[in-house]
Amino acid sequence: MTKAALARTDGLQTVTSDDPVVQVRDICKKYGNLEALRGINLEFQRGKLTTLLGPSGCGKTTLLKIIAGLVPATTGEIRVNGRAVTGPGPERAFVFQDFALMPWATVLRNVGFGLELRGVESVERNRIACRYIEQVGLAGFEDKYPHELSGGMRQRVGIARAFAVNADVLLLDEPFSAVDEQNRRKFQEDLLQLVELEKKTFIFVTHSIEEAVYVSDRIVLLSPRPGRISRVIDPSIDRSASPDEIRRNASYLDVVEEIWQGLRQYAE
Ligand SMILES: Nc1ncnc2c1ncn2[C@@H]1O[C@H](COP(=O)(O)OP(=O)(O)OP(=O)(O)O)[C@@H](O)[C@H]1O
Repeated sequence: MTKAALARTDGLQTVTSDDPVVQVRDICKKYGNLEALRGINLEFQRGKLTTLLGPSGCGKTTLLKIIAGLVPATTGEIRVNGRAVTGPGPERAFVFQDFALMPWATVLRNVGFGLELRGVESVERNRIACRYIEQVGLAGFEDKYPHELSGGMRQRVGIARAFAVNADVLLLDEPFSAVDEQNRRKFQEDLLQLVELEKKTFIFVTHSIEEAVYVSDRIVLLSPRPGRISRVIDPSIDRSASPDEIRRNASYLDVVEEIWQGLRQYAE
């Protein structure tokens, strides 16, 4: 198929499948006198997972929130599908570190909440919500409340909710930090499967070098505050191997070591 055949018109812009879904142009962010980010330029493609990695306080969450439209940049511009971002939008979904679930609502209602806000009627909403509840392994828990679930299960609800709105861009802020190692590994597998299946643009923040190397197509290393791009790494992991084989693989371990050597000077 030609590029032209894949093109769709999106507002005033013509967007083709090869174009970056998210463009970050010269982003700087100051909180009062504190300079959090300086001169960030990045592009994010469909079907790829990019991880933002860097020392604590380097502005990873700030950058994610600027892309989400939750925090304004001081200067610079974000474009999503060719359009300038002026606030949150339906083509972007944010998965929060603390799940941000509604405690008084069931799993079904929580997962369907983004659709409810958009006025999708309940039969259709529940149909879509059930599909994603099943996809994240929570079938049978539709009528449970968040307090009846483990931390790992609550995070699955958060992920299902982000997928249910069918956003083009998934912004994940340390989504697995509150779950135990076993669940974390399971989530990483689920995430890789979703990247493969859903062909969305994933932007992921983590503190874990191993996790970044394991799940990412690309890793953006940020310098300490003010956050600037210090390196971009393509881990090129052979995903045909089993998870255990990958974690023992020399090239995987080399990338982990290389990043660690770059970051260890900032360890507290
Ligand atoms: N709303 C805010 N007001 C003032 N300063 C802020 C605000 N949000 C973040 N900061 C500061 O901006 C800097 C970047 O914060 P941010 O949370 O984006 O970094 P981070 O890399 O995600 O950190 P961590 O790895 O510790 O989660 C930090 O120094 C932080 O204290």
